[in-house]
Amino acid sequence: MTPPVDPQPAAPTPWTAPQAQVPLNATVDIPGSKSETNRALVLAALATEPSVIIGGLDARDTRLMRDALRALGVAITEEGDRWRVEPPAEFTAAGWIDCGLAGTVMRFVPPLAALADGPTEFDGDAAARTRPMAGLLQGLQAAGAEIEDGPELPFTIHGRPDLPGGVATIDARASSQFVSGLLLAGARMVGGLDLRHEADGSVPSRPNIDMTVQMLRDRGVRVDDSEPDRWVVSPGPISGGEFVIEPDLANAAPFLAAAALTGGSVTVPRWPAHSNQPGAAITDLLALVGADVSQDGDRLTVTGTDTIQSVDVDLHDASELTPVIAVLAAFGDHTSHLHGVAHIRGHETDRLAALEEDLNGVGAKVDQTEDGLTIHPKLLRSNRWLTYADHRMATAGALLGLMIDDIELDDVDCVSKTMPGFVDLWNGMLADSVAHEEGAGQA
Ligand SMILES: O=C(O)C1=C[C@@H](OP(=O)(O)O)[C@@H](O)[C@H](O)C1
Ligand SMILES: C=C(OP(=O)(O)O)C(=O)O
Repeated sequence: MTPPVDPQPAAPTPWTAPQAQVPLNATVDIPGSKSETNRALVLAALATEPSVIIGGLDARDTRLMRDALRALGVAITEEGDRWRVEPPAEFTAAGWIDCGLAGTVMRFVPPLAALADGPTEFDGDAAARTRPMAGLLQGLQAAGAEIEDGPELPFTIHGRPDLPGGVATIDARASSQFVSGLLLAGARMVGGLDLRHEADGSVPSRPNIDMTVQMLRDRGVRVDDSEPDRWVVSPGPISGGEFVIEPDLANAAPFLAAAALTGGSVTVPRWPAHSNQPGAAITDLLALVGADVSQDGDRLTVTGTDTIQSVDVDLHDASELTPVIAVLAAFGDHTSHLHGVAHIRGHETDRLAALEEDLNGVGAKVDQTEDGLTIHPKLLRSNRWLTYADHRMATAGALLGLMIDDIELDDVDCVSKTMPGFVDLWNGMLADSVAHEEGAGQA
């Protein structure tokens, strides 16, 4: 089947990040988690009965996921923030699936296509074609799928509803999503899946794998993860039900970091008591830079002090937070070292190169190391901030712009990947802070 011709990319939307005129004082309601939403959709598609997903994230990555699942025969009806998902008895081969730049689509949907009777071709944005896929395809082949082309996008999966499964040994150093994608579909394979990671180095973003395992167990699937680097999923039915999605804690990070940076205070409601989102680590990281972090029921508040302390941190498990932490480090009192994140060279863009380039452009002195960044804070100045189609580069640029005049992002629209309402939320946070200051002045 011929893929639809990719439309001309829309003209980039430049955006000058607003400076904070007063210390921040605001409450920001953060939309649902991308990682949980796309797992909930995939599991609902694999289930034996309908599901309702409440509070799912409505953004490009989750729209691409919904479109992909519909192409495989899943019925999804959206009524406000309640999405009803009706799984088909068997997936239909989809013809062609657009992954955009979404790691969760390119790594979680091919295992579903491997259960369909026929071929499905996968492709995505130009930048998606450089993202690593080999570990996932290695696992699917071991489970019995036939794959044409690859090892990056584009490739075609020739599926079969009686996919054998069994033992699959992969190298998942490049992305935890290889493990998650295979585990999500494992219970639907005839023999289940005995997945092993074998390589000279560890799997990044472990909390995301814990999230996968927990969400499978919540739906009645047996998963044994008692041995390191081995996950055994028993074959069996996946149940449906009603599932509520947590706010996206990685997307909360720039808002909370804004409080730390401006010496203000930002509250995020609905903060989960326990979460497998790697973004949950933002509270410990902000405490490390010297901010005060407190929780009142489910309301999490970060209050900044007058310095940002330098850090020496391993972000292997929470690499999504690297751009925000790198920007904070550029304001630190000494040199900071971020490490454990070699794999983020394969994220939406090469994030180590992008952060080095952009932060040096505003006057910091930043060097890439083999697995991270060394950041020497300097007096910063205005400059263009290139986003490289990466939502986290955009939100990190906005954070920097709170403190430096005239930081112009070349294209802010890339936030639509996981937070299309970002600019409104950011401006709202600033406007509420000004209103609070004026109210305090009059009292
Ligand atoms: O499974 C997931 O939902 C994710 C896993 C992580 O990917 P990597 O393991 O490739 O870092 C994370 O960075 C990404 O934003 C979301
Ligand atoms: C790495 C990320 O995304 P993806 O799900 O596309 O891998 C991210 O959101 O930081």
